[in-house]
Amino acid sequence: MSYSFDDHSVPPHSIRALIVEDEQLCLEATRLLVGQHFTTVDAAETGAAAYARLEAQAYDVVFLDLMLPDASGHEVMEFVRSRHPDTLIIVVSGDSSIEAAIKSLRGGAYDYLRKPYRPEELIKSVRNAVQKLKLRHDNLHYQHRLQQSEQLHRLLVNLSPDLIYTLDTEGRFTYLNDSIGTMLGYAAGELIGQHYSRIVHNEDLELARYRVNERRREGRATRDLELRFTRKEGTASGSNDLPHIVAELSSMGLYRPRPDGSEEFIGSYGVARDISARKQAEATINFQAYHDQLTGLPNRALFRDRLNQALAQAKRQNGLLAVMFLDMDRFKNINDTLGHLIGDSLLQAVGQRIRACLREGDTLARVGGDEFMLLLPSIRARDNAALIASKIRQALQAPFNIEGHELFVTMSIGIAVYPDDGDCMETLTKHADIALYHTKDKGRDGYHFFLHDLNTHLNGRMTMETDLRRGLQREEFEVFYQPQYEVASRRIIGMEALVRWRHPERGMVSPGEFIPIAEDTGLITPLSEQVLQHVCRQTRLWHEMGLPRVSVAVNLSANQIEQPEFVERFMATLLAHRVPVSAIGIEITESMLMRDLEGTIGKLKQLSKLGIEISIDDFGTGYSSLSYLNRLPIDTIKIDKSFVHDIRPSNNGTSIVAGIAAMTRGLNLNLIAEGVETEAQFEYLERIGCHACQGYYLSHPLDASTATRVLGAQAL
Ligand SMILES: Nc1nc2c(ncn2[C@@H]2O[C@@H]3COP(=O)(O)O[C@H]4[C@@H](O)[C@H](n5cnc6c(=O)[nH]c(N)nc65)O[C@@H]4COP(=O)(O)O[C@H]3[C@H]2O)c(=O)[nH]1
Repeated sequence: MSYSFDDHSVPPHSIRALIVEDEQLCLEATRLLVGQHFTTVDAAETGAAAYARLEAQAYDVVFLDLMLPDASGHEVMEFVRSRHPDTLIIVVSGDSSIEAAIKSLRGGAYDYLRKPYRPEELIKSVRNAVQKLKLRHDNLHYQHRLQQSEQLHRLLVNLSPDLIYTLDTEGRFTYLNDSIGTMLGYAAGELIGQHYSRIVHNEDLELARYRVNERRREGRATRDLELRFTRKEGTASGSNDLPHIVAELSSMGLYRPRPDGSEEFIGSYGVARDISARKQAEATINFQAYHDQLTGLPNRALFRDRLNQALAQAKRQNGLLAVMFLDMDRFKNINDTLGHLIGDSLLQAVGQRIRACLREGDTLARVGGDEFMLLLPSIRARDNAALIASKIRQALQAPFNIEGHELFVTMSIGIAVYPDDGDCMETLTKHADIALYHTKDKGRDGYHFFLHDLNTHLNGRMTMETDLRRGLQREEFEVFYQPQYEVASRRIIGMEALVRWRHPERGMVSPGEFIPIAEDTGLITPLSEQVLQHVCRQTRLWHEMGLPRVSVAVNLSANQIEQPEFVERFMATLLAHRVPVSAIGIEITESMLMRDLEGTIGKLKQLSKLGIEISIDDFGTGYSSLSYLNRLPIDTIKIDKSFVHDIRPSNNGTSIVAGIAAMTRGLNLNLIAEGVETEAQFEYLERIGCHACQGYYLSHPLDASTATRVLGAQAL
């Protein structure tokens, strides 16, 4: 729509007059008398001249003599009336009859003057005419301005992005601005006369009642009411193509004053603003504030909120609820070795698998790197929580395939139950955390409920962590060596390096107590480096002393082998101490292989190619999948001491040990039996053709100087 705001479109006030008079004297007198009141004064002495003038232009006032030589004044008057109906005609006539005056006035004359007129008469008539013209002009001018102003208001109303409407007393639309089209896809005409409920979302009808067709005014009128309007079927709008929009509505009643001073309700007026985009942005921000971006699961803040609500409900209903802490075992290593992208994908996949084990009302939140929290808001018994924990562990058993990596995940889980283990959020969370630490302590991959004496245990664990750090700095760790004997010759053919901690207050601490904590805290890497350095230094010394060359096997931990550049650093330490590769072996466990089979196989192959001997420790206790044995560069299998302890002389070659011995022979691998404690065990192993033995029966782990002496004795 185009519109001109130019006020000058109203014509300026210029007044033109035409004197139609055949008597020269009279004409000049009239011109003289009226001249000052008009901008232009023209004259015509005949009817023909008058027609010509009137054809050419319009005059505001015509002074008309009725007696013209060539035409009747009435005819001229007729002509003026038909061409220029707004022109004022002042008849100046010699006819003094009343009839002539009446005829002229009926014919449309503005005034009638009899000749000879008195000058004052003429001037008075002219003044009146000019006044009338001015009034008419002003009137036109105001009308024009009013039109302009109405146009302007209509334009503003239609340009408004808000929906503006009026309703009649029954709630039917009487006016809608153009925004109805962009907002809901209707043309205003389609809705005029329709009830407002036609556009209100079904679920919001109750809310809309009395509000859309508001009767109240001012302070009590409806302000910023949020409700949904439904779009016309088949119309979508822009980025948000939902079938409805969210609008913020303000409305009020419209009243008309009655003559008696009271007011009559005539309908309502409302403005509705589309706030769908804002609502969507708010929803996104809200989601982000309460959800973990990576997994889309609730975050800690939302978890706390849900836990508080669930606690309030459990208290009201005397119910039970469970809080679980779930921690992915050794996730840090996956992240460090395979990179964050794979770590992230794994977290997402793990989150999905756990979620699939749960019910709608349960809340699974991601609260840290590899930490999840689970809220079971209503359980019937403690056992239910155990059931869910088992279900989760089971669901995680199948490997995850992330970008070609087959990854095995286990979880350590701690459980606290309301009301037994705490009656507020803080206590329950803390106790679930303590139970989690207990699970980790017990070798991870499992779940435990909170028990009250776990508290003291946890404190012990924390002290241990601080002590470990200090111990590493002060080099409080030593390496003991347990000899491995060839069964046939009973000669030492190797040593296993076993770390010991000479704790300043507690004395000698065994690795079973601190290795799991070192692994959890990442301290296993510096610790393993110190152990390898000790071993290399000692081996070098033995070589320099000319003692028999036996291979020393060091235990690896999964975290250690998963470190980037593990192979390079391992070899660099050997090189730095000038120790040949044949002098150092490594022991790995089956469970380590299950973490990242492909990655571990790759690194082991590298080490094997470089000449490092590889033994599988604790064989038979883990997954015992023979399928991977062919793929691994293994030299030796170490049969776990639990099988050795089961040996009974009556077994006579039918024991598991005998089976494993036969298998290793078939695969052409060395076999070492661990934990040999008795002569009977030793003899049995000898009978079934076991190659080598290690155990208290032959020797306990020895400190470095004793091991040196024992080796020296063998040299003799
Ligand atoms: N009952 C019985 N036990 C026997 C007998 N002979 C030896 N042992 C014990 O059995 C464990 C054998 O080591 P492992 O299975 O590799 O098990 C080791 C190994 O997994 C780990 N470990 C020890 N040193 C290191 C190390 O430097 N690095 C890493 N990552 N782990 C280590 O700690 C575990 C425990 O080590 P230790 O307490 O030294 O316990 C040693 C050893 O003292 C026996 O006849 N009977």
